[in-house]
Amino acid sequence: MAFLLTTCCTLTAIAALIFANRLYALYRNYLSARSLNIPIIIRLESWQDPIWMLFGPKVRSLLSRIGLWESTAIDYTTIGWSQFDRFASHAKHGSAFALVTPFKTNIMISDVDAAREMFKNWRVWIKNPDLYGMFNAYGKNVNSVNGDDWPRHRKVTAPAFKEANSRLVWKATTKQVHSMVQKWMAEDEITLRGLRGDTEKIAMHVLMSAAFGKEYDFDTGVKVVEPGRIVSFGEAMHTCIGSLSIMLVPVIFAAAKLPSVFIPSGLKRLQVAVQEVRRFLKDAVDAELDALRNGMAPKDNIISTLVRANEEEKNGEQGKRLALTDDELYGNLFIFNMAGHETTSSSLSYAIPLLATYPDIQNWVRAEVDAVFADIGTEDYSEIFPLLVRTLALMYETQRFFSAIPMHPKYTGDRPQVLKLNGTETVIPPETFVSINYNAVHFDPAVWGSDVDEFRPSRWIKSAGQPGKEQFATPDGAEFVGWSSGPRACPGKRFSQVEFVAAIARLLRECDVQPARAKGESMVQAIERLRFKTFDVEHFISLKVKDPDTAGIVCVKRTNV
Ligand code: HEM
Repeated sequence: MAFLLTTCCTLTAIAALIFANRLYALYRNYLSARSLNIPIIIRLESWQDPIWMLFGPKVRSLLSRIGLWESTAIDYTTIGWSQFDRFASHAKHGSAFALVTPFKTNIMISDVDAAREMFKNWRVWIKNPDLYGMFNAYGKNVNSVNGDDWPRHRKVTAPAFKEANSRLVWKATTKQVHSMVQKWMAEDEITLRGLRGDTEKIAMHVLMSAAFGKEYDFDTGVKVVEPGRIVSFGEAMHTCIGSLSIMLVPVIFAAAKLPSVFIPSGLKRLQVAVQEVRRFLKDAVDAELDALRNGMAPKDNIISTLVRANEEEKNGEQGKRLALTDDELYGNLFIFNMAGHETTSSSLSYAIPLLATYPDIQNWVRAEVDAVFADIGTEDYSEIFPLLVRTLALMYETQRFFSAIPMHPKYTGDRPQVLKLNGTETVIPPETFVSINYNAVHFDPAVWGSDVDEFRPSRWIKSAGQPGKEQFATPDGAEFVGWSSGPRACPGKRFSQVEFVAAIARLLRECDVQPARAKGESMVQAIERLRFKTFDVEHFISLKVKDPDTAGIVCVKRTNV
């Protein structure tokens, strides 16, 4: 009994100490934020707290069930809060306001000029090393480094995204989507969950082809366990880049050094996945080095270009060598897979149900696809892709509504930095986040017009005309930052656009996408249900539909072609 009492008292004392410590940190951050002269919003929790990130949604839903949390209120403590808020908080508080928590202060901005300034000065506005360190599971990479390291990584990795690689992306996507559509046409309903799973598979297979030169069949695909392997590469990769496990990777790496008996069984599966992916990356790099030594010609895939660009650097002029280490090579290959997997598949997984709920938009995009393929009379990427501007517009509009990245956290580092906030040059204290609120930038009615909340891909077409003869353009005065901007903008932008456009073009050439109807439901009701479910999302590390099993689409073979 006495032991129980002592344990209880000790735990209560520890909890009280943690709480007091947090309150003190909150007070200190508040004092510092006051000097900014911008509105302040105070919260006890933040997405910067990994424990809250994992358990916050559960705690919130529990609290709202017992009436202690207003479930419709914007809580500002998750990374995805702006998905629901769009421009509302900035309309109320101005183009900059500070979220003050016991963690680091996070200044949210919607001002495009300030964003541009930060994108341009990437040496000053750095990536927070702790936050981006999460992506270093296999080695530092172009996404995680700062300072002089970044041009070194970018120089060696950039050639991998050449046009010849886009051709591979186009070909692989077309082939994969054709198989997917055949499967879909034989199914009574493809639920939103099934649809997401299939678009993830597409993204994974396209990456395997365009990055590693490995061709997989859509149905059996990367599930195949190769000789000498414990799990299939696809499964291992999926486990590693699954949104939650990336946070666990550092833990697994630390655990890997312990004797297996000390590792909890739940972590063992992740541990195997991490080790298998490393083996795969190493084998792929070794195979390419062998090919180079044996005088074989380079291929257009990412690994061939990357390994060879790196070897060239190693042989570069003394003192100017920018070559990456082996770990850095693996780190970059891993980050390409990670960055290129969920982002593009997510865009497709929203665009396809949206086409089913807006039949007029589907017909508008299809008119272009049909016209272009009829005119060109070839399947050639370089001729067709530039003409499919409506299809690309569909991607931009989908990204505007369902941004894979809700905010872009920039960081001051260990010294103060100056930035214009709400029109005034302001000194931002060291160790402060300044986050570009992507959703607010993309939903500012003053910039995008009074129909900002309407899903309208045609806003991206410069001057409407004959399908296949139009031009793509960002709306006047607007800045679209979905792929980031400036020198550190996404190097995979073209890759993802080619994949998206190839996928939608193939889909619409083969079938008509319609909402799946429940028994007794009219088409109008089915459209409404699908639309509601598609927009009803949650952002728990990545953006997902909340209820993916209660709505879906059907694929009806086209008869008029
Ligand atoms: C719809 C698809 C995509 C979207 C919306 C997207 C968006 C972004 C954004 C917003 C950033 C900046 C992130 C930050 O600095 O924290 C970024 C960076 C990056 N993306 Fe993408 N991306 C997409 C597809 C891809 C693909 C297909 C690849 C590679 C195959 C890729 C590779 C990268 C890399 C390596 C970086 C880091 C660049 C650097 O810091 O220099 N992305 N992406």
